Amino acid sequence: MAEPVYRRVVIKLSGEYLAGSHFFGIDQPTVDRIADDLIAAHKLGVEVAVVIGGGNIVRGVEVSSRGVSRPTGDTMGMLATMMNCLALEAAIERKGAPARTLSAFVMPEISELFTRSAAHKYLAEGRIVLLGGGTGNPFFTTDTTAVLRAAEIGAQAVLKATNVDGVYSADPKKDPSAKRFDRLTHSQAIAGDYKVMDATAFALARETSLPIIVFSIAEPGSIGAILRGTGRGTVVAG
Ligand SMILES: Nc1ncnc2c1ncn2[C@@H]1O[C@H](COP(=O)(O)OP(=O)(O)OP(=O)(O)O)[C@@H](O)[C@H]1O
Ligand SMILES: O=c1ccn([C@@H]2O[C@H](COP(=O)(O)O)[C@@H](O)[C@H]2O)c(=O)[nH]1
Repeated sequence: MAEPVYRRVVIKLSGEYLAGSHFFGIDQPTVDRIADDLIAAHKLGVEVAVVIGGGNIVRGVEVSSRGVSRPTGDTMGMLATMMNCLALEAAIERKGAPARTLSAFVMPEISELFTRSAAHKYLAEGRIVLLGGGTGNPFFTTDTTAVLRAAEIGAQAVLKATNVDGVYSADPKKDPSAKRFDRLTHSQAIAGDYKVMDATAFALARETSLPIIVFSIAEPGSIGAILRGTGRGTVVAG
């Protein structure tokens, strides 16, 4: 079996995907399956930190269109990511692998605060580290959080595990003629305004020279395949 290409990564998991076939919420069989994939990826000898989206529960921009202020809606979205972290942490630990959630917010009864030193410590102990609460600031996304945390903890790549198998010339769910890219530079991703990730995330990745790999989480084992360099996805780098 091929050796992993990276030693430390941040995996950005789609929140929306956690809802499984439902429109909303946390689908336990889906969480369990993703926990299996993360544990298998970790067993390759890769240090794994995970940032989870909140799209299965709350997106700030959607809440704010119904009368809540945008910062409040975004705070609700960030708290949604904490719920996803706790669900995934429980699933990973139930399967016998050690995990630890760190939060961008002070919430001592629930989780330790994210600091670089805490993240380094738990990764070095061999835990899968779940990073909840986004950046802790409104007007950002968990894609940007993933790149930020990757830069902070010295990860070598951001793996965006989502519901499409790469970056396309247009949203493939809306335009069946959209073409998939194998590779893009950060600048091309920003110029193309491809909505699979926000421009802030791509810009920070360019600034910090971090590769981003966009791939589909639907196939069991896809995280491991990307880590071994054999998976299908779009590499956004250099
Ligand atoms: N050019 C594009 N290439 C690929 N996917 C695109 C593109 N434009 C829009 N998309 C859409 O982007 C979605 C993935 O990005 P999005 O940020 O919504 O997902 P996520 O990170 O999985 O969500 P969450 O916020 O729940 O974590 C896909 O469902 C796809 O339909
Ligand atoms: O740094 C952050 C990260 C996230 N948010 C809010 O959370 C939701 C859910 O995150 P997704 O990336 O969309 O899955 C997002 O819509 C924001 O409202 C934030 O404010 N700051």
